Amino acid sequence: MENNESVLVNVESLSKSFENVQAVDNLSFQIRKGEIYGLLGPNGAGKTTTIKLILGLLEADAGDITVLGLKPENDEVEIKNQIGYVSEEPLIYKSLTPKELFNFIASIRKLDGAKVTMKLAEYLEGLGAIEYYERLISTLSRGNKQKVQIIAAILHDPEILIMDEPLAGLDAKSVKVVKEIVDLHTKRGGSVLFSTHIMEVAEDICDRIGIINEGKLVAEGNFEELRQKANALGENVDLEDIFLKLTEQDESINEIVEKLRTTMI
Ligand SMILES: Nc1ncnc2c1ncn2[C@@H]1O[C@H](COP(=O)(O)OP(=O)(O)OP(=O)(O)O)[C@@H](O)[C@H]1O
Repeated sequence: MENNESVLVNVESLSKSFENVQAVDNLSFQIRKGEIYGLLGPNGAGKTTTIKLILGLLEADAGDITVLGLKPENDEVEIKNQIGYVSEEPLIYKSLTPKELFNFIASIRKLDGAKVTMKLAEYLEGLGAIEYYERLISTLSRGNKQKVQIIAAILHDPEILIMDEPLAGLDAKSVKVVKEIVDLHTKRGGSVLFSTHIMEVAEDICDRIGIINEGKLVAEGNFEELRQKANALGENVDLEDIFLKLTEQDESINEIVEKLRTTMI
C-alpha cells in the first residue's frame, strides 16, 4: 500500500456474492487524495455492490476496506460523516420539498446556517433548481431529483464523494455544473469515486480508472496508460475497443448487430 496519508480509501481483496452470483471478486484498488477515481464497467459488473460495501451498507464475504483509516464494519456513522453519497437510484425523502430536505440535513449534521444558506444559493442557481425548491420531491422529474440528491450529498463538505452514475438523467448544463463541482472538490484536496458504465464519461471526468468486469478489476491506470495498452493490442484498436474487449462485450455486440441487420433489413 502507498503512503497512508495519500490514500483515502483502500480496498483490498474484496469479495461479495449473492446466492449464486459473485458480484465482487477479489477486488483491490485505492483512491488517493485529490483524485477522481473512476469505476468503469458494464451493467452488472459489481460497481454498486462495491460502493455499498465501502459505505458499510453491505457486509463483505472477504477482504478489507479502510476509509480515512476507519473500517465500515466498526465506524459506519463516522464514515458516513466523511462521505457524500449520490446513489444510483435517488433514495431521498420524497415527501419533503428540497428546502425541507436541506434544512433537515443541516440540522442533523449541525451545519453552520449562514454557510449553508450561501452554499445553497450557489448550488441551486448553478443547477437551475430554485424554481422547484418548494415543490414536493416526489413530483420532480428524475433529473431534478438527481440534482437535489447531489446537493444533499455535498452540503456538509465531505472529504470523499461517492457518486454512482451521477450524470444519469441530467441535462447538458447540469452535467457541466456537476463536473465543475467534482473538479472543485478535488482541487480542495477531496477525493471522488465515480462509477459509470460509459467510457467517454470516465475519460472526460476521471484521473484514474479501474475497469471492472464480473466483479474483477481487469485494467487500471490513467487514460494514457490505458491507451498504451490499447495500442499494444494493435494499430487500429481504440480505447472503446479495449474497454469492450476487457469487459467481454465485443463479441456479443458483433452478434447482436448481425442479428439486428438480418431482422431489420
Ligand atoms: N441484492 C442482490 N441480490 C442478488 N443479486 C444481486 C444483488 N445486488 C446485486 N446483485 C447482483 O450482483 C451483480 C453486480 O450488481 P451491481 O449492482 O453491483 O452491478 P453494477 O456494476 O452496479 O451494475 P449497473 O451498471 O447495472 O448498475 C449483478 O449480477 C446483480 O444482479
